Amino acid sequence: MNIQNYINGQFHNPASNDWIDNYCPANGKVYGQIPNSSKADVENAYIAAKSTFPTWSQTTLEARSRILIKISELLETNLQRFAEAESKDNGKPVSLAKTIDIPRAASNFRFFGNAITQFASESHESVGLDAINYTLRQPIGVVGCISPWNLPLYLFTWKIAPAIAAGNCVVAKPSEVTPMTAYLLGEICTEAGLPKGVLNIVHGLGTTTGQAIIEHPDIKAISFTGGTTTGAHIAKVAAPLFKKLSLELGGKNPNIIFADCDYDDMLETTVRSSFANQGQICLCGSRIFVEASIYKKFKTDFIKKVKQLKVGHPSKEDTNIGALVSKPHLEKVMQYIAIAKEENGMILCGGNKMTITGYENGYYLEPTVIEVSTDECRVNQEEIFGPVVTMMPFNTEDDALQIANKVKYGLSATLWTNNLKRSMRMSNQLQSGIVWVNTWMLRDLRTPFGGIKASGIGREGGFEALRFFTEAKNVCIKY
Ligand SMILES: NC(=O)C1=CN([C@@H]2O[C@H](COP(=O)(O)OP(=O)(O)OC[C@H]3O[C@@H](n4cnc5c(N)ncnc54)[C@H](O)[C@@H]3O)[C@@H](O)[C@H]2O)C=CC1
Ligand SMILES: O=C(O)/C=C/C=C(\O)C(=O)O
Repeated sequence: MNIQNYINGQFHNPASNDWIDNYCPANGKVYGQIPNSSKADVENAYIAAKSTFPTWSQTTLEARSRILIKISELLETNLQRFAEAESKDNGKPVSLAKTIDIPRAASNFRFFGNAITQFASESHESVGLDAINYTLRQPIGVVGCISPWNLPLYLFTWKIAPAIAAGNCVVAKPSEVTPMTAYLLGEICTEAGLPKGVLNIVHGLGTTTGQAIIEHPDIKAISFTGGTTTGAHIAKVAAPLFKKLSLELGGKNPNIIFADCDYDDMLETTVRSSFANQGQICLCGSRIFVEASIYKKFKTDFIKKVKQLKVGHPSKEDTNIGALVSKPHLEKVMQYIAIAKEENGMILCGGNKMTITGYENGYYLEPTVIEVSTDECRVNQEEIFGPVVTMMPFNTEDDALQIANKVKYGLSATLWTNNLKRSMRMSNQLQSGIVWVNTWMLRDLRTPFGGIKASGIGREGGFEALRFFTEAKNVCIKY
């Protein structure tokens, strides 16, 4: 199935007629083509967005809210179709897309549809100066949203929904690896009554289409989620153009397990935080640190559970782990398993490519657990972004804290302990934007979301996102 750009409320082929193959990870076959949009397409998208901005930015909050909520409802109505499309494009189990990805995309629209009606700005009474200051929160204009392949519609809409709720018009690019649900979203937006030009979706490679968005002198803000190297490149291009930037980048998140935790809950959640979505979530707890006194028991129990995970075709109900997103990505992840062996890491389970009968060319990999003897090895320091975790024991809280923080990333951390004081002490000291205590990926969309260090700059979520997508203007009135 071929897909098209969605510009000014209509579907278009790319101006240059340049196309890219779209692969189905479950069987490794090309199943369609997508535009590789050029500067000309991005310019068309920009023009559509710019011409709609004066009207959209003045549309009442209630009217904007109604449309966003309608988009959310239509996504829910089309749940099965979107979940199947997401799974086919990405390789994730349909069951996961149906319970996590698409419902969350719908929640993103509903959440920001409601949030914009509650978004308020500050006023400051300048006592003794006979003046009052009030702050306007004005939409920026045309903004760019660029998203990755791991949670395609989920992360695409996590940016688009607050951007349009705040009154901006958007030029958006989903990952070229997983463009399908973004394409389908265009239809839904039209049906929901989103005015033409408010959301424009251009497809294509990062180096062509993405580059044209970040270089565009009049796209005044970029919200990006993806790899740290790409984020650094975007920052370099955008800084001299004085664009607002939100960068949500990679992670190498510690999962720190103390002996006093609720063991069964921890074990079950740790399997999920290691391998959900084939380990392709920037929040996955890819480095497991276990207090020495329970290390042996944990190792036995964890490996037993991991071996029970069923790798299979994404459409099968009993599949826990589907296909990785692409052949190059599978090769990258396998390269890390080879590096682990060179570094004397012990492969406790998995480590091999898998062949699924009937889908021999699909990108399947066994869930892999590597025991490392030092936290400094490459597999413990670099983002693998696949169904691969490392584990090692620690002796004291200080040791755990030190190894947890000794990476260039700082996105999330998980702590398993029933010691309240310890959990508060460690939460204060962990170098990450998010700390989960006795849980993982429990999401409340009002909370600030993002990382520190090489995991990015800025925060998404709740009013933080609405602040990002608006400019604060202070007005001072003397009376
Ligand atoms: N959410 C996350 O934290 C993600 C992390 N990654 C990490 O990054 C590694 C590389 O994966 P990629 O697919 O290559 O991610 P990427 O960072 O290249 O892709 C993310 C998005 O950025 C776009 N992009 C790429 N180059 C661009 C440019 N010059 N200007 C504007 N946009 C550009 C892509 O087209 C895509 O839409 C992964 O192996 C993983 O380690 C990848 C995807 C998501
Ligand atoms: O907002 C969330 O719940 C999750 C976000 C996940 C990513 O940003 C990611 O995996 O890249």
